[in-house]
Amino acid sequence: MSSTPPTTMPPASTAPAAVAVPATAAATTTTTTTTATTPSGAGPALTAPERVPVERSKGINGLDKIVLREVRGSSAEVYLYGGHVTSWKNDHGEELLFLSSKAIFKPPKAIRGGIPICFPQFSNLGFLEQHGFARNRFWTIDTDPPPFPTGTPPKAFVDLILKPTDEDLKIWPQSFEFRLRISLSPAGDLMLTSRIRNTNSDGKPFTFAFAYHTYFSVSDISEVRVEGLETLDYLDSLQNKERFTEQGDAITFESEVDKIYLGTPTKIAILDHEKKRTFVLRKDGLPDAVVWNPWEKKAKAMADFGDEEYKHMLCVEAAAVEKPITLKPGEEWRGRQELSAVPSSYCSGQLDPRRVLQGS
Ligand SMILES: O=P(O)(O)OC[C@H]1O[C@H](O)[C@H](O)[C@@H](O)[C@@H]1O
Repeated sequence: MSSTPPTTMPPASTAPAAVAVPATAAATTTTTTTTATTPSGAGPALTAPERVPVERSKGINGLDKIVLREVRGSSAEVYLYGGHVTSWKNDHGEELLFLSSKAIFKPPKAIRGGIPICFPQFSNLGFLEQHGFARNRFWTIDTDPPPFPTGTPPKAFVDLILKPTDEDLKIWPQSFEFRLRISLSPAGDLMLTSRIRNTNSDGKPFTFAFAYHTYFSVSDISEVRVEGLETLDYLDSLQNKERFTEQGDAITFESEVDKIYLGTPTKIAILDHEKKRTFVLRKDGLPDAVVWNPWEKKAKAMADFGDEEYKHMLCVEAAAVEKPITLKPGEEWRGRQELSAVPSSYCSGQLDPRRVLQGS
């Protein structure tokens, strides 16, 4: 069982929420302002003027794309293929996620970069394809998402849903509803909330692993430090997932790394010395954190990844891998990742990790 017990939520059919993004494919960019109502206890109702318009357009290879924009200028792009965030920009228009120049925007290949969703399997830890199938399926816009029980709704957001097709049921015979909300805060923070419900009608539970496989854009991997994972146990995917304990200070990079850190804090910092930028990753319901950089040799072996691109990316992935999550029919699990990018005054040797990790 997961360290985060699933919560039982009201069934979707009772939820009076509405999202009015056009459901039909649009050949050109369309914008719409949406109205969502929230039941009592779900925070203030979101009325039309408060909701920032959501744009729907065609992206690479004609794939449907959603663009979220916040009033201060930050933005995010989401492909329905994979339910995949491919871009997150701050209010200066700077890209914060890595997307390979060789990314293949064509099924069945998952998009290389951004934030692929790994579900219901992580890596090769099971009988399904690598990282499961959610990242190479076509998601749809969820026009009737159940409300979130608390909190003020964001202004720029989109709700997506994935349900298994008959073909999916042949390879993973579990009925589920996977709802993904992607939102931007006014400050430009990017939030992803996944709600996965077991809708099996045969009374059977199912078990899954999960990861937000986030590719951060960094100036130079040799100038990057990750803080918050020191002294933790990890499974080393380069050594048959053998268990080790991290020694020493913050994590730095000088060769290939592929580790699953276990039972991590809910806050991890990724410091980019050269850019003077710190990414702060906050997570909930996702005890593990995968850290991956393919380095030179593996980069060259990947068809959809530039030979030198490993220098400009780092994956830090909020995940539930070591203890997969089990849901009984009617139960729902929730896993959330929130990303912010803040200027850092980091100078080599002068950083106090506690300041970064204790800051709000
Ligand atoms: O090439 P992909 O299937 O997208 O996987 C890319 C990487 O994802 C994760 O970070 C795994 O830990 C790695 O072992 C894997 O190489």
